[in-house]
Amino acid sequence: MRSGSVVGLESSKKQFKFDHVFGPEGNQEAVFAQTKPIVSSVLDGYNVCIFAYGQTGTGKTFTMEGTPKNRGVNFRRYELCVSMLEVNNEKTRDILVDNTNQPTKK
Ligand SMILES: Nc1ncnc2c1ncn2[C@@H]1O[C@H](COP(=O)(O)OP(=O)(O)OP(=O)(O)O)[C@@H](O)[C@H]1O
Repeated sequence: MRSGSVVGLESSKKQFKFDHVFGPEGNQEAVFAQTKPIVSSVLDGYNVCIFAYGQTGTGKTFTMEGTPKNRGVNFRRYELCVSMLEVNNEKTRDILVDNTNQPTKK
């Protein structure tokens, strides 16, 4: 996850800080658990970007997309559903549908 480098002026050693490191036992659920608060902050009005970075073949696509049986971050995020209905003279109309003749979505 996020890293910041501290380079010692008199040494070639580099230190990196990470918010979290996943071990070999880390799975899709564990990765999502770490990203969940970031995703939730969208609802508080923050702009969020989650991206995978690394050498080819290291699992970026697997982590973000996953497989149908083992979904990654992109598929575990929240799904927001919004509906807007107008109720007028005991008639209900879906105002998100352009065609007014179309029946109300359920
Ligand atoms: N945590 C994991 N568990 C099981 N299989 C994994 C895991 N991570 C990666 N793999 C498998 O390793 C292979 C390479 O992973 P992936 O395609 O996600 O890498 P990538 O970083 O997206 O590569 P590229 O940069 O070339 O697109 C895939 O077959 C993927 O299913």
